[in-house]
Amino acid sequence: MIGEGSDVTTNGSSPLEVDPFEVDAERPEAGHAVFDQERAERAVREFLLACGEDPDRDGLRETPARVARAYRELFAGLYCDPDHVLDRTFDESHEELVLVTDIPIFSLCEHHLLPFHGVAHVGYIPNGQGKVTGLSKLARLVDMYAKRPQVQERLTSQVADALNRKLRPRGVIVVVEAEHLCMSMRGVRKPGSRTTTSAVRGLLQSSASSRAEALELIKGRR
Ligand SMILES: Nc1nc2c(ncn2[C@@H]2O[C@H](COP(=O)(O)OP(=O)(O)OP(=O)(O)O)[C@@H](O)[C@H]2O)c(=O)[nH]1
Ligand SMILES: [Zn+2]
Repeated sequence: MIGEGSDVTTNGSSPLEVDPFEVDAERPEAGHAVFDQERAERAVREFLLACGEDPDRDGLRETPARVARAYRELFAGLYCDPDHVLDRTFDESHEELVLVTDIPIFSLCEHHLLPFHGVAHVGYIPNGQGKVTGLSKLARLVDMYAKRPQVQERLTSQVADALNRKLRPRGVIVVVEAEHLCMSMRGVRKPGSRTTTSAVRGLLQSSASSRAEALELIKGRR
């Protein structure tokens, strides 16, 4: 049995989009990165030229501005403090597993800036001292770490470490399953291959039976 008593499993829903400006306004002291729209536009225009394209032709005229806006959104996690998402906790004396599965993720691999996408499963065992977070915050946390230039291993452990740091839970488990388009549409060209990464902390690391039970719930979720 994971934690004390029976398991509690909650199925995940789509994560909400991060609004970097909303977070910025709340935490101007956080000192995180700022997106330079004009510089990004110039860089995209230069890149199109380097690729042998004509950025002034009709179809491409608006593209640098569009691409810059798109990447501002795709990298929204750079412009906010993910820990902030876990600031609000509920006074709930639950001491059993809380597991949100199938949180959709879209990230960009930092090697090729091509997408990797799939699902994340995030679980934790609260410490029973009022440190329970809202379920949507788990999905928001994943989103904030996904919306950066990433590698899948780091995304996985960053989510686990943030939960561990902020909630001081008895245990944490994060599993990410994703397809990397840099392996599908170019390079080794293996569409459909999926990479699974996991990060476990606390009881879910030290107790093989607790970990096995959490993994079983993730595996048999449908
Ligand atoms: N460990 C890890 N590797 C990744 C991730 N995303 C992409 N990669 C890998 O990063 C590696 C970069 O390898 P390099 O040899 O430097 O680059 P490359 O010549 O473009 O490599 P190929 O993709 O094999 O053509 C590739 O093996 C990718 O599959 C990730 O999230 N984690
Ligand atoms: Zn890549």
